[in-house]
Amino acid sequence: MSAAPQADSTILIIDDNADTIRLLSAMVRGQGRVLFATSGAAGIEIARLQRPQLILLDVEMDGMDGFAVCDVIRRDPALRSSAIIFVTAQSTPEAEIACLDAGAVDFIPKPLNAAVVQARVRTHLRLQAALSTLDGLAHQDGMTGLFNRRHFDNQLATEFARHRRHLMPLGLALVDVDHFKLYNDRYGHQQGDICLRQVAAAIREGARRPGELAARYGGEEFVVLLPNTDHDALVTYGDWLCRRIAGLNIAHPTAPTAPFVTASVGLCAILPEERDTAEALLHTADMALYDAKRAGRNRSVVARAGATPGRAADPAEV
Ligand SMILES: Nc1nc2c(ncn2[C@@H]2O[C@H](COP(=O)(O)OP(=O)(O)OP(=O)(O)O)[C@@H](O)[C@H]2O)c(=O)[nH]1
Repeated sequence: MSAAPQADSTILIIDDNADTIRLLSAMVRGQGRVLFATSGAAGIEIARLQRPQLILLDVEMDGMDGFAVCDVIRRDPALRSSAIIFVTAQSTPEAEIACLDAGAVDFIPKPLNAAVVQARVRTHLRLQAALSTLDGLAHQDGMTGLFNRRHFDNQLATEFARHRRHLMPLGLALVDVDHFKLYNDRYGHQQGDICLRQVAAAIREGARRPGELAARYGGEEFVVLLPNTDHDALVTYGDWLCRRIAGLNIAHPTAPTAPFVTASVGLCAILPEERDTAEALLHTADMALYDAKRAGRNRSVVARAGATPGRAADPAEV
């Protein structure tokens, strides 16, 4: 396994015995930041806040035992990436199998042996680092470093539901590089890739608020998810983005729009109701993008009320 444990790994020890916590802490010192909790409930709370890579979980605890804690953690999507190692005095094959069946990745027997604890923790931190790298790659567009379409689709569904629950306007921008075929024809595909990376970096730079997400939607098209963003903010953002991309000053002498690379942006915001769908939001932003292209490119258009089939984009209400 080549991936090294991340220097910022966090290990959470959940045990109702202070002596065991002290002992385990000393054993794993140097392998990451060590946190501890003396009850299952407190441990779950800390896990939710701190998202540890590894949880060393005592099986036999008063109140909520280790299996109950493990069950809560395994059901929480936000904690899916925290690996659990059970620590228990029960060392029968049945007990070991029960720990693994409950969703733990491993099992450390008591009495504790420092070398065994260190080896197991080291191994699982390495595995966690490798998984985290793979997870990142699975969500990334290799060429631009932005998120990929699959990740965007998942996030759009999640954010759409969250904005519906909290009655917040969800904004979306589709960005398409203008006359990009002519750019490739003039400079070649490789230089075209470099140009797309520069445009992607500018888009990423403009999506820094918490929850904002920039992704490559396909080819020379990008998409930005803008949480809690109303119509006026979309107008400002769309204008800024067009100016930012034009301001990169990437020469494009054969483009009829301008002698440098420009982009068109279609935007839409919605206060999602029960009958609305994320697909309709995307469709409306796409129609706005089409309008921006038709109106001459190098501009942004925010969808107007009534622009959609159904009610999906009615930014006047937002
Ligand atoms: N270099 C490079 N080119 C790409 C990539 N993905 C798509 N393209 C090119 O992007 C161009 C898109 O062309 P069109 O869809 O005709 O659009 P356009 O020329 O940008 O014109 P408008 O969108 O109407 O302004 C095509 O030539 C594709 O080959 C990529 O990853 N790298």
